Amino acid sequence: MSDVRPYDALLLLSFGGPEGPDDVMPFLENVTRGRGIPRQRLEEVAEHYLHFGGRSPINDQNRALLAALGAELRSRGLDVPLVWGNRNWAPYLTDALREVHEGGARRVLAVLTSAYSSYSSCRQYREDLARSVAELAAEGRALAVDKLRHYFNHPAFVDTNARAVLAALEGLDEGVRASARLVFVTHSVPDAMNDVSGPEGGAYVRQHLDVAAAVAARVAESTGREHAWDLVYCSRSGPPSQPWLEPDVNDHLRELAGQGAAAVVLAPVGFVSDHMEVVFDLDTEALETAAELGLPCARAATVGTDAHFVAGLVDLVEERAALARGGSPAKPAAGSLGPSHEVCPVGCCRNLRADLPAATGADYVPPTVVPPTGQGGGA
Ligand SMILES: CC1=C(CCC(=O)O)c2cc3nc(cc4[nH]c(cc5[nH]c(cc1n2)c(C)c5CCC(=O)O)c(CCC(=O)O)c4C)C(CCC(=O)O)=C3C
Ligand SMILES: [Fe+2]
Repeated sequence: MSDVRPYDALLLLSFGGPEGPDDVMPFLENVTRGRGIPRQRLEEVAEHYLHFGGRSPINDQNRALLAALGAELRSRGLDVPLVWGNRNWAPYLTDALREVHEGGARRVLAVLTSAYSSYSSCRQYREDLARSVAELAAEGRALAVDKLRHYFNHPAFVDTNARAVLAALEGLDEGVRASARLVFVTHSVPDAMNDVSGPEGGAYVRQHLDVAAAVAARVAESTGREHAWDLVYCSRSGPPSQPWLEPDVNDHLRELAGQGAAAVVLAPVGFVSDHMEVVFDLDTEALETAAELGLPCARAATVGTDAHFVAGLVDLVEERAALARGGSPAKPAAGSLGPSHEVCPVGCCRNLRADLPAATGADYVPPTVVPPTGQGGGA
């Protein structure tokens, strides 16, 4: 029987993106406040957005995911309220949480549009959750928030990515298909951020390597052929003096072409939908690099609103709810790392700039809720 108790609302928590040219600079300022991103990089990234009319694809992707999640929930007889809130652009997280609180919710389960550990992909969302919960507490609204475990190695995420790679291989000419290389791509982060990611450090890269290996193994099972693969990075930012994860996808394509590679599938396993990084850094820039090199290249789809992936997210919601009720549900995991934690251990994905409260952590202390004015006997 389907059940999400004790949760009385679900939150789709995402990054946010601009919806038109006038939004671009204010959005970039929201994202980069206090982060020391060089002005030149910001202007460059603004150009990427303006190239697409100042509109990021991410919000429409989230609207579609919200609809797909809602349909899957209803098909299981779950009529729990579902809201969407972002860290960096409207609809904002605090407003989304206030909305479900007004509807009567007191215990919310968050589904992040980010599958991996790291400060940028996990703890920063947890800090924002803690800040929003504190803002609402100051308004007299009590809300408790939990999150799903990291789903990078959930079988539905891995299988959906594997099917996408198989479909991309089908799109290559038969003559080069069998020897095509798989190039798994994710967002670069500073080396220092990877070094402190997860409870023991290095989780960001380790998790991606695990997914890449698991996807490559499923592809090999299906085609009967081993395809050589690598994990590479896109969207490097920060000052040039700061080391970030490498190689860059464009450099890697040049390297492969130099080695005489026949063809490539680009598999953006680091992204859950076609973000700006995918439509610009991969579909625009990397595909152009490949074309210049004469290297046949097909981009695999992101999981997006794939029905199997969406069902997997709802399975994870039911799993998390069962745990919260004190049960011991099965926790399926592909790859070799095993299922990840749902309550982040102390120091997990440490913030290297400041020590801020982060929700859904073992050391998180919920804020005191201010009694609403006009109540409490006029004290
Ligand atoms: C790991 C990771 C994810 C994946 C996890 C997740 O999905 O959250 C992610 C997602 C995203 N990043 C995005 C956009 C941006 N990220 C930036 C900057 C940065 N990202 C970083 C890391 C990540 N970012 C880092 C270490 C920085 C440097 C500044 C800092 O330390 O924070 C900048 C500033 C300009 C620049 O520096 O490039 C922008 C505009 C969008 C929206 C895209 C759209 O509009 O479709 C999404 C989904
Ligand atoms: Fe980013």
